[in-house]
Amino acid sequence: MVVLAKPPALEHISLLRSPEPGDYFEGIPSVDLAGPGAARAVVQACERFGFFKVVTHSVPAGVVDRLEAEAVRFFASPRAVKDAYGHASPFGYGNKRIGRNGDMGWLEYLLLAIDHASLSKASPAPSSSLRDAVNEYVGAMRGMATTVLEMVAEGLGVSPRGALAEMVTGAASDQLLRLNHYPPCPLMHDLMPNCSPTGFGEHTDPQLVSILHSNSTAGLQVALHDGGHWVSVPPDPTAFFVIVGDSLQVLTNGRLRSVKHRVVVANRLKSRLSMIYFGGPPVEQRIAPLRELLGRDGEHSEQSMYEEFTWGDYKKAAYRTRLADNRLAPFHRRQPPPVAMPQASSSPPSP
Ligand SMILES: C=C1C[C@]23C[C@@]1(O)CC[C@H]2[C@@]12CC[C@H](O)[C@@](C)(C(=O)O1)[C@H]2[C@@H]3C(=O)O
Ligand SMILES: O=C(O)CCC(=O)C(=O)O
Ligand SMILES: [Fe+2]
Repeated sequence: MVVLAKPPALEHISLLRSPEPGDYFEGIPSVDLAGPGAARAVVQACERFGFFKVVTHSVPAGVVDRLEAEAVRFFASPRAVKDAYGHASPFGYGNKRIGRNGDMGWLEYLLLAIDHASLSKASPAPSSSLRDAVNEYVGAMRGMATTVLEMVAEGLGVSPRGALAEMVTGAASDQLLRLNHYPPCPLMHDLMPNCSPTGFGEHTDPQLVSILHSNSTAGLQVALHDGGHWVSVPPDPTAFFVIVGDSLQVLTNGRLRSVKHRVVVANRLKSRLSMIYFGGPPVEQRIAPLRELLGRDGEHSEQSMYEEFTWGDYKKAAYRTRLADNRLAPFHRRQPPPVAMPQASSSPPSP
């Protein structure tokens, strides 16, 4: 019997079944954010998939291309140069290790903190041109996050329309930008053609929304809410993908659900490059279902499905978990809170 060993560099990285060429899922909703009925389409897509594609947006191609070129340049620099911006704890350059709790993936990345509208001093920028490109890109992503969250509010009948958007764009909001580079792994594909390294293991994003852009190399997969099957997302460098995060799930009392996603490194020759903006609220922000979504439901008032917490509480707990953990589980209410009963009256009921 021949036992095939993984190449040493892959020893701690789990393998996934390589997607077949026909595995692309064609059912991912596309939304034109400027089109008629956009708010309803956004809510429907978020309810059904927790994920959708933004087409015909107003982000200039130059803004995306500039940051992509800066990212390519940075990832092509010598390892010692990149390590000078490491070890992603919490911000900076990271290689294979994701987070602090033992997760590994076949990627390298830059994780950057954003203060209000620009790169934070907590994230050293490898160059001033990368800093400029990040600031320009983040400006465009904040605009798109605002539009998406205003549409979620509008589609759900929440007012003011900016109630959700201001959580991610206010001065104290907690935003991140992540540049991920997944190099190809030809040796692995030669050894085990049906298996591919995990690029980024399955997880949900903790924030309200994430906005993802990638080059034309496939790899992103999402788990369908309906049945949990993993499907491959056809890449589209002209579009953006919106991912519902855990916090938006709680704010909508589970009406919108965060989506599990992961990356598989299946292309034998081409790198995947992705850029993801994460829109999180201020640390002190209370994360609890919006009042309008706890309205009266027939005779019974709808109860929150979650214990109350702040984004700071959630982040602290989340960053102690492994990627694949269900980070919301500890915050699920086990018992509905006591319902205020009408006062018992000693007088007979009136006719
Ligand atoms: C394993 C981890 C990496 C992560 C922090 C965590 O402990 C659990 C959540 C992970 C995640 C997923 C979405 C984003 O990529 C990220 C930056 C985030 O906010 O939560 C990562 C965290 C990370 O890479 O540090
Ligand atoms: O790189 C990708 O395409 C997805 C990465 C991701 O999900 C993340 O960084 O949270
Ligand atoms: Fe993610």
